[in-house]
Amino acid sequence: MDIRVKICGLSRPEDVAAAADAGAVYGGFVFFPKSPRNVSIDVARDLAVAAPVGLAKVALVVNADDALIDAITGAVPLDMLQLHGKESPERVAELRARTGLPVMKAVGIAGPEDLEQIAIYEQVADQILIDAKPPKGADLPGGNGLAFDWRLLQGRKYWTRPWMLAGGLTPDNVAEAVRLTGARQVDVSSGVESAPGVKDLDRIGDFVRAAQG
Ligand SMILES: O=C(O)c1ccccc1N[C@@H]1O[C@H](COP(=O)(O)O)[C@@H](O)[C@H]1O
Repeated sequence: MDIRVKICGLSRPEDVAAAADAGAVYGGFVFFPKSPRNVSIDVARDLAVAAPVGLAKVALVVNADDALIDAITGAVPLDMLQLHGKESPERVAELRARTGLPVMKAVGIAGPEDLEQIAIYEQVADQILIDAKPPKGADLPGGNGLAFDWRLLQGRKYWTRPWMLAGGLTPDNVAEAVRLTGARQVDVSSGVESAPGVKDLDRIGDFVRAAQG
């Protein structure tokens, strides 16, 4: 099946190579100091410059201010911005205009009421990332290895933008997640790691194969 995969939290050249070799379409760099996957702008630039054509480079930021956005986009060749904080629809539109990059807005899901946010952010974002809502008080708004009830997406109304499924996906459950939700794009971070922030190159390959059936 033609499922597009994003591997997030790449921090070493071998991570980028493993993602690209496995057939991932997107590679994510995390710019969030609290994350075990946080990379400096210098590291991200080197990884992005060396990334093979065909791997779209995504910068993940959380409630970033203009100075950080400008510093990242000025140094790192990017294909997309992933906004994973509490950015308002106005801020999403502003960053899209400011950077000239396509923007993917993360929406956290815990129950059916959260799905309403998707229609709101679809007005301003190029893609929607549908992730599990983090537990109260969590340090990270994503990358927690937590899944939501995928059946919530089964009764969905028509959405106009491309969307990506995330949250607690692993090589073992991604095929079932795709089957239940009808997702055509999936994103993983902690599910392909041997320890927080350390990508497991074999699991990256396992994940892409499992996602694509
Ligand atoms: O990966 C992180 O460290 C991270 C930090 C802050 C916000 C989002 C983060 N990751 C994104 O979260 C989801 C789900 O991750 P997981 O597979 O459950 O670990 C994914 O979209 C990552 O891009």
